[in-house]
Amino acid sequence: MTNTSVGWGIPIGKTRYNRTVYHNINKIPHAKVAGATGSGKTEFLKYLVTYMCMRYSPNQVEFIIVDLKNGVSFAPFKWFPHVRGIFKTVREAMEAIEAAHKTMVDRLIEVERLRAVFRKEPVYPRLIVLIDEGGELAPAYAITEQDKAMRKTALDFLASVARIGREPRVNIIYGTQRPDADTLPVAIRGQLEGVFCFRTENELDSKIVLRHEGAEKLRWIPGRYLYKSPLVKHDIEIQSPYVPQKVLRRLIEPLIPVNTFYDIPRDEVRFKDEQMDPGDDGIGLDNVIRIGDWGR
Ligand SMILES: Nc1ncnc2c1ncn2[C@@H]1O[C@H](COP(=O)(O)OP(=O)(O)OP(=O)(O)O)[C@@H](O)[C@H]1O
Repeated sequence: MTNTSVGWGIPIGKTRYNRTVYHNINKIPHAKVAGATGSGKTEFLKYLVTYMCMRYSPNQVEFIIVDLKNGVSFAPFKWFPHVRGIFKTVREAMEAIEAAHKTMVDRLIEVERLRAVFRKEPVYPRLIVLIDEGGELAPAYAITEQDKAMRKTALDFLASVARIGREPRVNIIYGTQRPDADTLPVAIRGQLEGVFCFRTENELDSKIVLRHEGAEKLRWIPGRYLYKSPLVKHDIEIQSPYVPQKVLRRLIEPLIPVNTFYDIPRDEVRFKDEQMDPGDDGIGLDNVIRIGDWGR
């Protein structure tokens, strides 16, 4: 189920020495993005989706976006053909995560069937379940028993994807202000090996995310974060990319069908192939995104 022909190094920002750092989503399939309110998590998540939608075709990457801040941040992203849907409530989130889990199981069954008869396996699109403010799924915040059960189910499916999603290429990118035991069960947290830790409220939060202090001392510049991965020896301080609103508009507006004033079911949307052609090299960091100042 591997795909060697496509590069999976995603540029994730620059160091103070202006060096671009890459995160290899093939090697480190699951990640968490954490940090205090206003530290730049959502802008970073939006950048990741934009970058991948421009660089890869929908046959290579698909997204399930769980935007528990009411779908506001990611609203225009529904026009990317890579995006299966944007899910805004706990119930929708549970159903979407269950669907991702089903995709994973179906792929595993198919691969097992093909391997048994020495047949070539298909290269599945990487399916990324991106969750913004995952803390909203915490069972502790449930109002009713039914609500609590839905949250637990969502987290159970997520835990299963975290454990066995690597080979069938179902990935998790989990954004939250504070991934403590209440909001993110340890079984999931331990599998989210890529860590993007923006400035935290305090030392304790830094320890929860990074297993050491330090993120509370980052300069208060939105988009500044510490990157931790099993592939790098030490955490790297990075300034994240972001996609300015007018650039996002330039990229997405051509994808919106003419005369769209209200919600149109995705099935009715038609795209011209060339609109999504990212070119041979995909988009360059410097063409589309901006990196904030390092400050002094
Ligand atoms: N990389 C960046 N460079 C420059 N400005 C940024 C960057 N990232 C975020 N910002 C600015 O900071 C503001 C807050 O960022 P964002 O909404 O991403 O924070 P957040 O961590 O998701 O907060 P919350 O948890 O409250 O949703 C943005 O509206 C934007 O103006």
